[in-house]
Amino acid sequence: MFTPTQPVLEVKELRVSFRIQDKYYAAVDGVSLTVHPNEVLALVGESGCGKSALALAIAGLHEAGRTRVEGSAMFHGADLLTLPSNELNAIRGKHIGMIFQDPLTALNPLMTVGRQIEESLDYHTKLSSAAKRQRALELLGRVGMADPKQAYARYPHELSGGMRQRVMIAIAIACEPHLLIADEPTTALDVTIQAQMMDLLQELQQQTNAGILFITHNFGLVAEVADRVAVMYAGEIVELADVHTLFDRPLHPYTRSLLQSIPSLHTPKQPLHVIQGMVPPLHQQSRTGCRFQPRIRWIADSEHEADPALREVEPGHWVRCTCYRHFRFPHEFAGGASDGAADRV
Ligand SMILES: Nc1ncnc2c1ncn2[C@@H]1O[C@H](COP(=O)(O)OP(=O)(O)OP(=O)(O)O)[C@@H](O)[C@H]1O
Repeated sequence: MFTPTQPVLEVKELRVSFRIQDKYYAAVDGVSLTVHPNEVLALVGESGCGKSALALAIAGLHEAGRTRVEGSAMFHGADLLTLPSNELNAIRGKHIGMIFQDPLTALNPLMTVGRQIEESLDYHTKLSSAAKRQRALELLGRVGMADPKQAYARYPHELSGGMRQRVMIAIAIACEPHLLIADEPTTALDVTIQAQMMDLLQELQQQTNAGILFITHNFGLVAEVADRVAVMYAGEIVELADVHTLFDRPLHPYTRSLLQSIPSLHTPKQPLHVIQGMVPPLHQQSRTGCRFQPRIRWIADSEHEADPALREVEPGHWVRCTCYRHFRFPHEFAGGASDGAADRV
């Protein structure tokens, strides 16, 4: 079933719309992306840009009735968006592991964490009871629980947020999945543990050749673990490139602003030239033209495309809308001095 050269996940024209009063609004609006075996694709963007809506759609976890999911998400020949729930359940948890932001809602409050890890093994493996217990203890050790036996017998509410997050990671990797969807997997953890967890995910990746869709706000982690980066704004991907290109030659104004918002140790006390504003609420988002236009009003309207497409401007480097060619931060105009960034293309 699994061929290493094929993408492990191929999402095409994914649209996720939520019903607000009587209308549907797309939080993910025509996103296409692929994740290859042994690859970490990072998905970044401000709060509200649609990252979690995308992850939940791929995992088939949206509430039916209030959410409409269109497009396709191929996982080794099967479209996850149309699979019957019994087939999806058989894949999810075994071949697809998921780690979400909020472990309390993902874990069962009435079951010890050891049993919860065993339950995922129950469903997806034929291990004996003793072997499952052994595997659960081993996983609790691998995710950094100081006393796996003690942790095994705890209920989720008896653990700290960081420990619950580690339990969720243990469940996600229990069956050595081929695809891991990790939505802010380390946000609740302190910095040292974050690094340990990322090491653990990378170790798992080396063992199993898994592809990882890694959703995060943390550009430090992106630089450390990602192979490619997709930048999302208002439901669309606005830039996609390998991690080195994205950090060295960001093109889209939004990407440049996100990268500018990381304080640098090398140039302390410099003002951070970030673009003001935020992702508008769904019902206020413009569905035509460049969605970033309202936040860069100083760029002439004529510099934007009427119907911006994501275009490959150099091999493997994709950008949406021509406005990036004309973009400068206001301070670059004001002083007459440009760092050249806007002239790169
Ligand atoms: N169940 C829902 N019903 C209505 N609107 C929703 C629902 N879930 C998310 N939204 C809206 O969809 C948009 C995208 O939300 P989403 O949670 O995917 O963003 P995000 O990029 O993951 O943000 P964060 O980084 O804060 O998790 C937001 O405007 C959000 O308010």
